[in-house]
Amino acid sequence: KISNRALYPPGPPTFPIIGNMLSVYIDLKKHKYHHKVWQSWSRIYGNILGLKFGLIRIVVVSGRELIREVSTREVFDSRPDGFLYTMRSFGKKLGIVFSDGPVWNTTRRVLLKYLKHFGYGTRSMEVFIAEECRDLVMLRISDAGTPVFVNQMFHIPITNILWRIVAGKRYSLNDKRLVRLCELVTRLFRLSNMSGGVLTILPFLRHIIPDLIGFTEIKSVHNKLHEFILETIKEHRDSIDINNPRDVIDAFLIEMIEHKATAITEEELQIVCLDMLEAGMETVTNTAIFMLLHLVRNEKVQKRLQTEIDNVVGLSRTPSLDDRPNMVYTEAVLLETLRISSVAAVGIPHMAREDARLGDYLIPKGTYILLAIHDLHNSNDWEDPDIFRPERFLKEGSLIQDDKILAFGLGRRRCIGEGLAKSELFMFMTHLLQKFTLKVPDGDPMPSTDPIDGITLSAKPFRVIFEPRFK
Ligand code: HEM
Repeated sequence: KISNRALYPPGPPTFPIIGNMLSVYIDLKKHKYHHKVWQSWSRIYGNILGLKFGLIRIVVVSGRELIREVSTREVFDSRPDGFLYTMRSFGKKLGIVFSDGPVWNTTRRVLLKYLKHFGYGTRSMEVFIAEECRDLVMLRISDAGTPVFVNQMFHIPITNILWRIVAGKRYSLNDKRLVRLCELVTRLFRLSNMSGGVLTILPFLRHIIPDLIGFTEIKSVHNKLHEFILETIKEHRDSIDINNPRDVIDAFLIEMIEHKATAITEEELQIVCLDMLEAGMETVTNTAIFMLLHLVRNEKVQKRLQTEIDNVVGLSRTPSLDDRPNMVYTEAVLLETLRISSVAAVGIPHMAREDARLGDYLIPKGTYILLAIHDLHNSNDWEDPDIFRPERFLKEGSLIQDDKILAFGLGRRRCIGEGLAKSELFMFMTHLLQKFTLKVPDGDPMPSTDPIDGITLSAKPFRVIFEPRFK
């Protein structure tokens, strides 16, 4: 039982109805990013920061121990039911990322089972990744020596890898429809942030100023994504052979046919597919782009990475996942990118399913909880936190398995894509750096490490020249 004396955590002064909204608006001008605003307030009010926005309560938790505690206590493993989170799933909590309770539990377990059955985490996954690396290297060979905007370059390869397992399909690197869909997901991620934004705090405003608060555009992006997914599911229905499931969608459809009462519904399947597209694409591509950005800014790091590739892999073959244990420097570059450019800056919000105590405070049922992951990775506990230095993860030639990096979360809600994401990042970087040296075009500014705010952080547009290392 929670003591009556436990209070909601402290935070900046609130105004009637809008709570802290005005303070966010003002401080965003100064700090530019939502996670920086939370960080500046946490320094004042403490590691358990209590905010209010109308009826919505948001608590921001900082520091490794508290992040670990929230991530591992069952009472905090629900997801918010605010408007922004549920408008993508017909106003309900469906799928994995934004569902909870028994629906989430079963769907997560069954999805993981099917993903594995169709190659997730196995050798066939590596074959899929290697094929995408090969195509991407070919594309860069075709435009080698000329400046290219890189920000979209991993979209289709990364989508293809997961989509082959989920929907048995891959698209060419210049498939117009998929290029457009990926752009839409990027746009969607920039239209809001993990605290849910105005649409969650004052959802009725969508009836009054729908364009101004982003509702019209967010809705239209969702509609297009749903259209694509529905079409894909229909194609599967039309050609299914229940004795020979081809991919995850087939497996779910067969379960629906055979166990109608207990299987997930078609709406749920739609959201599972949407979860895979959204969670699996933007996070990895943004991290990959930041990795390119840091390599192009840090010539010495790039050189050292190429030397490791040359020594371990050589030129006669392409890199494979078996090389990973022997390539500690590459692993350190990856960890340093996940640290310094933590794209999931505040994770995915959790929600208290009951009143609960955290530290000295009361976290009322229904409170959203953001985890200050970016802050954890860039605080002064690190030596020179603003400097990109992979060596910080190495000691006497070995990798320090640092549990200070919590980029993928912890506990029952932990990211299901960590293994895949790391394999993809390793493979794309080693395949590219084996063949090319990355340079900033003459006359272009050095790309900025300042991100663009959003659901995940992304890099500002920049160009790179892929210069062939060997003629
Ligand atoms: C660099 C890449 C990635 C990062 C940084 C990342 C980060 C995260 C984080 C922080 C969470 C929330 C954990 C929590 O709620 O405490 C999460 C959840 C999730 N991620 Fe990832 N992720 C990445 C790649 C992927 C990929 C490739 C997939 C596709 C399979 C994926 C699928 C998911 C799903 C489905 C969830 C929700 C899990 C749940 O709520 O039970 N992620 N991810």
